[in-house]
Amino acid sequence: MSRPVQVAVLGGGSWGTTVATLAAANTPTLLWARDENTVAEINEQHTNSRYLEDRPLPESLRATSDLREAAEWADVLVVGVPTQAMRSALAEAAPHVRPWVPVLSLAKGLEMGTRMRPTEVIAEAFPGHPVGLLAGPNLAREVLDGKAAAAVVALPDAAVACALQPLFSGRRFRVYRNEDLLGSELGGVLKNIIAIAAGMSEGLGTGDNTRAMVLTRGLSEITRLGVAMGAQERTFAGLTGLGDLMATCMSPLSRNRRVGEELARDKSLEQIIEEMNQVAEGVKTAATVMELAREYDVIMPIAAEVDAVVNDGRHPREAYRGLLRAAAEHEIDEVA
Ligand SMILES: NC(=O)C1=CN([C@@H]2O[C@H](COP(=O)(O)OP(=O)(O)OC[C@H]3O[C@@H](n4cnc5c(N)ncnc54)[C@H](O)[C@@H]3O)[C@@H](O)[C@H]2O)C=CC1
Ligand SMILES: O=C(CO)COP(=O)(O)O
Repeated sequence: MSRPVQVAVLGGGSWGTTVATLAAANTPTLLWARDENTVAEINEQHTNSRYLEDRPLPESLRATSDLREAAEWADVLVVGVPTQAMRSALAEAAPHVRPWVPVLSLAKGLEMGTRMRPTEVIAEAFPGHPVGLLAGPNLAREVLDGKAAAAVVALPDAAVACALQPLFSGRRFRVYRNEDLLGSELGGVLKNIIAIAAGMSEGLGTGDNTRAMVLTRGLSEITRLGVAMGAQERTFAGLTGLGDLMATCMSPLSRNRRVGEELARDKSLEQIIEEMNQVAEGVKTAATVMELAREYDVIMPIAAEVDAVVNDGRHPREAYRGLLRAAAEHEIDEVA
């Protein structure tokens, strides 16, 4: 009799732990975290209080601080470390992962310097492996609390995606699939920049109309860049596009939105990051997105203002004034 599929998740932060919890309900799952105290707490008390307060984790979920053990154990590998830390963790894990193992990314940033998407970084570390991602509107705390949500396994090979879907699905967690990996990944990356802008509007005390404007025009920017880079336009109307954009721009649980909100309330970026003690991928991705916008000759006024706030010290109030001064072109022609 064949044994069940073993899932290894790298990254013991809020989302890595939550995805490991989803998988542990279906199949044996091992979570790698670099912090030994976190590992001991997950194994002995079944909580990860640093990232997820006192939410209970399943007793069947085992954690390890031994990266090699997790790598050797994996029939399916899930990468939940933040984008900028991914390359070094993967270099250490790769020699111990079996050749055919599918690798799924959870990350929503772009690597600084190389401008690579997380799945491109993974494909470089794991040549020949099926590589994809699990993404969607998935605020970790809500998923762990069992509030209904949906995600997408995006992978060019539909047969592999079909095999992976049930590993993460639950009664209140629906997992769809999509072969447009590029579009699905860019949706998650780019919404973080727009969420910072949405947070800024929140912090400035603007209204729901403003929020809707930022979200809708933000979706136009995301779609324009994504399509120019070769993604399918309709992917951006799906869970990894509009869906994730809505959740992140609207929820007080979003770290990216919180960054924008606190910047608008005159807190420094350094202080916000220090106090948050969690990753807000949009901060380090904004400049790279603007490099891509220039390379692909795509107009991204909201992303440009966010980049100016995050990297050049412009005040959010000024950024909003800048946006309102920009010429309003034809709404739809601009997107094509
Ligand atoms: N939290 C959420 O609701 C969601 C997060 N994501 C994405 O998942 C990725 C991970 O995010 P979170 O788990 O939320 O982050 P987090 O800030 O909660 O935790 C990050 C984890 O990565 C670890 N880490 C940091 N640097 C590392 C290194 N050099 N080597 C090994 N481990 C390292 C930290 O120790 C921590 O365990 C991000 O790209 C994020 O955008 C995606 C969907 C939902
Ligand atoms: O990606 C997320 C929800 O899908 C989480 O967003 P934040 O990283 O802004 O918290």
